[in-house]
Amino acid sequence: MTTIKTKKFTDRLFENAQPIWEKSHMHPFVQEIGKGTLSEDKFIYYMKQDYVYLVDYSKLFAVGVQKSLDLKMMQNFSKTLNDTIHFEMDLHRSFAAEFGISHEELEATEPTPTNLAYTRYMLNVAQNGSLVELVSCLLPCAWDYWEIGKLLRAQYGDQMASNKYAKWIETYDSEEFAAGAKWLIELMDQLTEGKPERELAQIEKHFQMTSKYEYLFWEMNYSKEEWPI
Ligand SMILES: Cc1ncc(C[n+]2csc(CCO)c2C)c(N)n1
Repeated sequence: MTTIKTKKFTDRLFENAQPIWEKSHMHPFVQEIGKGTLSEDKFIYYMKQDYVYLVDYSKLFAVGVQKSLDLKMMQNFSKTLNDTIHFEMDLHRSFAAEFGISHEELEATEPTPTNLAYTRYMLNVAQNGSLVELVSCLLPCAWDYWEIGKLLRAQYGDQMASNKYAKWIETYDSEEFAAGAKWLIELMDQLTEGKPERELAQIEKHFQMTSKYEYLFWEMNYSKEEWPI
């Protein structure tokens, strides 16, 4: 008997996002983290912007708690919220301490135009859209960082001992982050089962849009974007 493997909705999301994700993977900011050659001023800029990004991104998990369909889902959203504000942001706090930047300074960072547009897009969908639309905004961030962690380890794993950003790569290539991304992938497949194409297309639109914002975030860090006035 032959078994036919049906394509999951997340396979479609993954395949259609590849042109955008590949641009992120090849971006000099990402590649230079991998090689350890990224200038410290760009990395500090990123840590500060990402810190305030994560404050808003975490609120999406809180909305996820509110919109959960059962207790297990609620536990998963609240665990990820907790992990992000404690463990993931500890990475930023410890890198900042290394570079002489306090928690207060991190927290007082004013988000740049790209950062603000990205988080406002997601928060708007989270607050006015359905649970699955919320998940479609969360997913590219978690999934593509996991992809980037694996990619940089594969490309530059042998140079890790001398890479000052090794802790960053190790964090996103870790089992914990893989588990978080896998949970969101499964949740997306579960929530889209049997949904009509009209709804799937809307979900894919958010997925593509937040993937594009992920790319723009790398670009923003590399050019150290500022408000013009
Ligand atoms: C701009 C930006 N995008 C994605 C991440 C990565 N990230 C944010 S929360 C989380 C855990 C979700 O399960 C992960 C992997 C980041 N730090 N900054």
